[in-house]
Amino acid sequence: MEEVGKEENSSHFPFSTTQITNLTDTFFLSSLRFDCCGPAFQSFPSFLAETGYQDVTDSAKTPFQKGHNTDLPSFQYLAQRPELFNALQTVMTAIQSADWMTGLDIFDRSARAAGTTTPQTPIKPFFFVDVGGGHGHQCRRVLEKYPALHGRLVLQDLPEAVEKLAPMDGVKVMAQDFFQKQAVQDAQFYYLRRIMHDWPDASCLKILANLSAAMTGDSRILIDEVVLPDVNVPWQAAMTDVSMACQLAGKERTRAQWESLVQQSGLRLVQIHTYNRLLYTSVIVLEKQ
Ligand SMILES: C[S@@+](CC[C@H](N)C(=O)[O-])C[C@H]1O[C@@H](n2cnc3c(N)ncnc32)[C@H](O)[C@@H]1O
Repeated sequence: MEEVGKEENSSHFPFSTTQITNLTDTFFLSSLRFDCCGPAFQSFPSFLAETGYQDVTDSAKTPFQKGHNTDLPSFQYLAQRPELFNALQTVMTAIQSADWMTGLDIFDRSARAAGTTTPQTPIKPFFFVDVGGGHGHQCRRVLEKYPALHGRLVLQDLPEAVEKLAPMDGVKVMAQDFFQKQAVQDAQFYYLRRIMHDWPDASCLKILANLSAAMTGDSRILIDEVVLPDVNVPWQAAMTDVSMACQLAGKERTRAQWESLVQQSGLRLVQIHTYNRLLYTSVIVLEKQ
């Protein structure tokens, strides 16, 4: 496995508020923090006491369910509450970033090559599928950098996230549950940003299995997340780790935890491209064995 990390900068952390610069986004961030995350955090101490201070590993049994008095897994609960779900999507859109593409040669080379084909004569039917891509902000960033990919991108998310979106020029928008069979077969890249840290390992393996079944030999999965060292993690990552456990039974993963997860998935780890060495934000590239 090759390790690449060319970019070193101190730009934002995924869940920092440094990109929340206007009042509308501030309102949505507050709503997300107070109305969505707040009840879960308030229940966290009693939840831990009741469960014997164990790791939170079941998406349907977290402080979120206790705080919101529901049996529904968090995303199902949010999807039924447009004001909270919209707050989540608005905050995710506000903290979009194109940093991950910088120095990722495997993506750059393929994007340039795909840009020389047409939708009628493609190398692959679709170049880039943003799996769980929210309102499409990352697809927009890819198109900004590679305009020739117009028409070759797909945005997928839950129906509640995408069905009322305005059409996106150059991007096919579709409802897709990533726990179900993947509708787009044989794409060049399946991109997952801040998806895996929302889920415990067993759920991540199901997501990867569905993508693996859709891939051919030169398809790749790109996981855009933090890849932490065993010690001395940035405080932001530690806070996100606690937050993911509390809301979703998710977690931030160390390099060893990613390697173990990928090994269990049956996929091959091709490369870890660390694009921010202070925050450990990285793209993990996977292919079929
Ligand atoms: C933390 S957000 C990340 C959004 C986006 N990838 C980003 O980085 O900004 C998680 C996303 O996963 C979506 N999601 C949750 N469960 C899903 C499922 N079963 N199938 C597809 N998308 C799902 C949510 O609607 C949300 O847009």
